[in-house]
Amino acid sequence: MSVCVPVPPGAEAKGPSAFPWKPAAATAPVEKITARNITYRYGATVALCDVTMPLYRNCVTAIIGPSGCGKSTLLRVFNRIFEVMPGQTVEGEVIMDGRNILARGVDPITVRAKVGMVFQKPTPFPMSIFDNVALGMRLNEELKPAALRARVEEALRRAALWEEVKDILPRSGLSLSGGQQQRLCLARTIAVRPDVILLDEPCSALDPLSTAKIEETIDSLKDDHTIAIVTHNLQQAARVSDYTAFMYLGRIVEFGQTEQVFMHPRDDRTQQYVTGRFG
Ligand SMILES: Nc1ncnc2c1ncn2[C@@H]1O[C@H](COP(=O)(O)OP(=O)(O)OP(=O)(O)O)[C@@H](O)[C@H]1O
Repeated sequence: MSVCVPVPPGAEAKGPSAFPWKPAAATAPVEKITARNITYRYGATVALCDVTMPLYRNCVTAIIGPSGCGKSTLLRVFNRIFEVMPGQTVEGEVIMDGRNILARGVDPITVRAKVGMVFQKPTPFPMSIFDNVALGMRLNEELKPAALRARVEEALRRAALWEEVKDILPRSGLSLSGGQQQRLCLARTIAVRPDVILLDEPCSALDPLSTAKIEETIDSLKDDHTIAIVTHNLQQAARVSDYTAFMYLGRIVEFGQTEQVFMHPRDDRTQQYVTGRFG
């Protein structure tokens, strides 16, 4: 059951602000995955400095902040993808369901099956639309063909792409438009049923219609998933998120419910950033 109160019909775009505020959560949020005291270095560059931040179960958390403040690095720590890049070091813990997923002995492949990630640039594989979505399930599960087809359809429906591709499933994923490719990548991530979905500027290259579809998808996904989204689009952060973290120079300056962070920021830097007066 979701711990975040959904936006009631008609509650959007109220007041003089363009931001559609969600009401406060009715019950205390539950931490699904939490970064604890994370310090992350690219060689001599300290990209994250003692960062502690939860992602709450069945909530969307937006991570905002100026370029280079460490947003993408933090997202990559949450699914341990940094391990594929040499010369980088991490201190601290990421606790998911009571376990430190950064610990030695924890299989990073298993982590990435539970914590899926969609990158800024759509990255479909050079294979059919169907196979793009089916690949992860074929690697991780032994499904009969009918069950596999059903799961592919379900993932494409949830990514709001099914109607557009149901008659062209054998066609290459690379033949789709940028917005469709991004939703294909989202379907690919959803298909393996991760607990947590990390989105790194998923709409930065998309037109408003594709962006709206992705945002609707994010909203529907949080019934079953915990979601974090990095975005430079403050209105998008306000539209889709329940919680917002404002980062600056590798630190979390402010973290709280989205309405509080945007409307009643505690820190002057947050205030300047969300009102477009930063720097
Ligand atoms: N592969 C890398 N090697 C060295 N330094 C890096 C690398 N990737 C990121 N950095 C540095 O780490 C810091 C944080 O980068 P990161 O990409 O996490 O920031 P960001 O907030 O996501 O930026 P943007 O909004 O521009 O995408 C920056 O100073 C950046 O230059």
